[in-house]
Amino acid sequence: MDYFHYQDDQLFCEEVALEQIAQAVGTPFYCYSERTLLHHLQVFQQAFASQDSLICYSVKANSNLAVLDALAKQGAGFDIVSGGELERVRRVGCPGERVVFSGVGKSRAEIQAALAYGVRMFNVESIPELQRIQEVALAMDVAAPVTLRINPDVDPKTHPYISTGLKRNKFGIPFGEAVAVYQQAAQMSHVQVVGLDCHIGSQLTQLSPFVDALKRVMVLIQALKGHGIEIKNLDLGGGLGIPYEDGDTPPSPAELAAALLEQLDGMPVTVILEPGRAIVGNAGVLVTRVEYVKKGEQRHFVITDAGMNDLLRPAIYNAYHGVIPLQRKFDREEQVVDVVGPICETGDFFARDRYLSEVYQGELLAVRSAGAYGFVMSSNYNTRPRVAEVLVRGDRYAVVRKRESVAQLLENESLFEDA
Ligand SMILES: Cc1ncc(COP(=O)(O)O)c(C=O)c1O
Ligand SMILES: N[C@@H](CCCC[NH3+])C(=O)O
Repeated sequence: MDYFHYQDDQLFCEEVALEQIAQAVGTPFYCYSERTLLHHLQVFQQAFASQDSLICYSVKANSNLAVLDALAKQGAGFDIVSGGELERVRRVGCPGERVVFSGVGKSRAEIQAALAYGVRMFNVESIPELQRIQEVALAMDVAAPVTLRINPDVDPKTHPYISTGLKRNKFGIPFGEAVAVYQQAAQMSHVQVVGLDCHIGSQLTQLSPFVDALKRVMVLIQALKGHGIEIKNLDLGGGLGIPYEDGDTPPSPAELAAALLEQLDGMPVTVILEPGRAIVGNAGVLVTRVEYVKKGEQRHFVITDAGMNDLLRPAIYNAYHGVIPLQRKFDREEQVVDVVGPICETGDFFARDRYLSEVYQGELLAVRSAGAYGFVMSSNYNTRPRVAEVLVRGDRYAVVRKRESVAQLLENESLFEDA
């Protein structure tokens, strides 16, 4: 469910016409609906309300401070993966007990900063990481709360680039080694085992992989109990998919909760979820202007002022994103077109072989479902400044990240000079 809709054939975000924002802000820009993302958070929170639970929004999906601030104010916790993301959650004042720290490559400095912040737990992915956490905690004379991220070897049935819970993936501790690693952790002087973590991939569109993974880790939890190791926090990761195309019907948060809670059957643990995409994905669009319409020999190209540097997902995952006009016109014919950007790469496209009602130079389009892994994955490729981000709240909007300038982009570069 989102709050983008047509009113008098004009595309609105909540109560603001996107065209109005485009005129004031210029294109391209990302536009997020606060009402949508808060609604999605609330749906998650309510779905898991019958169990002691905490929804830790996965910051990597969209880390804009205004987005985080809105979610934090509604009680979200956060799943972070870097010192930079820790700084973001600090800026929005989220207490440490609502922050979990994931990721396979935590540096010493990041571990130190997270311990100083008092994060709820480190989701640990390897023995060397566990040893490093022990060393840093010892030096700081604090106890580091840890969970082990278990790789359950379950096929999440998603794009291979975003599957994380298979044996061949770099993530997590192999299921068969888990008890031994837990025993090792339990003996460390400055490590405190507080739970278990499992995240198997992103854009999951079926419930069964979630349930299969949970079944496996529940067996492990029982085994650990036998060794005197108690699991208080059970972090089941993120990964719930969203509809990108009409007709996509991924499970809802309520269905996910029902399936997981049924399995758990009242097990006395705090359940943590780390949804990213399901909160923000359909809360955002990328608005872009048509620079040219080019009739090639075989195809018609609609060339936009946004490119793959602004939204990478089609280029790297061949991901589908809907493309719709800001002004709907019913007298136009449908055409098969490629919607492409200005970058010098053939992979620079938003849509291929897509039926779109005819568009003309200067008109505005919205690339849908761009709220997650959109701006955060953008780059300056082709020396293109990163675009603005706008947040809509009811009948108001604010630019919550300014468009970069070329001057800003070049600020940190210099010619070779002897130090
Ligand atoms: C550990 C972890 N947690 C949470 C997420 C968020 O995933 P999603 O945006 O699919 O909910 C990811 C990304 O896949 C992740 O790697
Ligand atoms: N970046 C990916 C998802 C990766 C999830 C992060 N672990 C996407 O756009 O779909």
